[in-house]
Amino acid sequence: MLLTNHAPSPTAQLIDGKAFAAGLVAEIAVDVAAMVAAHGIRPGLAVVLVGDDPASAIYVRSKIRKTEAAGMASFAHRLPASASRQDVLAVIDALNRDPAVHGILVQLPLPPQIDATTVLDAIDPSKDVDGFHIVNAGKLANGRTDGMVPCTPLGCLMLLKAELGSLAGLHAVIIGCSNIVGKPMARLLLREKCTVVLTHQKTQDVAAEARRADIVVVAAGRPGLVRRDWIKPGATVIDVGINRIQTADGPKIVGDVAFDEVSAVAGRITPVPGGIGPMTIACLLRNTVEAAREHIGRMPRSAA
Ligand SMILES: Nc1nc2c(c(=O)[nH]1)N[C@@H](CN(C=O)c1ccc(C(=O)N[C@@H](CCC(=O)O)C(=O)O)cc1)CN2
Repeated sequence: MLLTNHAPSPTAQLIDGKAFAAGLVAEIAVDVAAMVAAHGIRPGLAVVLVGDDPASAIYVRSKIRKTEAAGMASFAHRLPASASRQDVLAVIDALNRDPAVHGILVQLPLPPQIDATTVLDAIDPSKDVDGFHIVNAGKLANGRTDGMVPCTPLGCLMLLKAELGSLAGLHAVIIGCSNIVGKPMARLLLREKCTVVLTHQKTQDVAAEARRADIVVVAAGRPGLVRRDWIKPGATVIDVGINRIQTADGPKIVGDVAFDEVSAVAGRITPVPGGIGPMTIACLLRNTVEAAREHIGRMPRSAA
């Protein structure tokens, strides 16, 4: 069940990412069981966590739990916040060589003394289930479909296609141009033949850009940034933001979209929590199964 009438909003239908992700994970578990039965190979995901960022620790625990629940193998590597770049590179080198590991993920952000680009580019691109390696980013930028695609934008795209069908010809505005979400999202929507506007901190009038959009994807890291008057009536709004704020009722997680007012004008909207977050982890499992499938494809016929 993907669409739910959402009581507080007179118009917008809620896009239930949590339910969609649960369905995806159930399908992945079936694929995993089939792979084990046919080839004796269990997809394996290695997660590398450096330091003690509390949110990262929660996400890593959730990734490990869901990986194992889908019948896959998980390998956790935890390094102290004082770890050096060489320490992290040594772990990645070992994981690159380990045949039981089909996917490697380095949880971001890394501590300030470690350059993320160097670390991400040390991962074997065929095991880069986050899709952040420059080879995979380059493939996506060139419209190639044979690379790994970053999990959050992939999750957004899956929901958009499930909701809207063909996206061809639609006007899409992306707010925030990070390497993790904004840029790969723009490339994926371009591949779907959307007209894409990618906004950033120096964009002169982001609200005016957003008002033209059939699809608005927001990944700015600013709670409540997108207001009712930014949205064309009936537009689809995808909120990627995850912000922890304090309210009179205690701590709360909110997105980058002022949900109550925007859902009164949008046609469809993702909630936070329960929207894109769960899709990120489901797509990580999906990418790991795909990496294992590719690995089987490269094995000599007698072994596969
Ligand atoms: N190596 C990576 N690092 C980071 C990524 C990533 O894709 N790869 N993305 C984010 C964090 N992230 C996954 O790592 C992530 C964030 C949020 C959720 C999620 O399910 N959120 C829930 C709410 C969770 C809560 O209560 O705290 C939701 O939205 O419903 C999943 C994954 C940065 N780092």
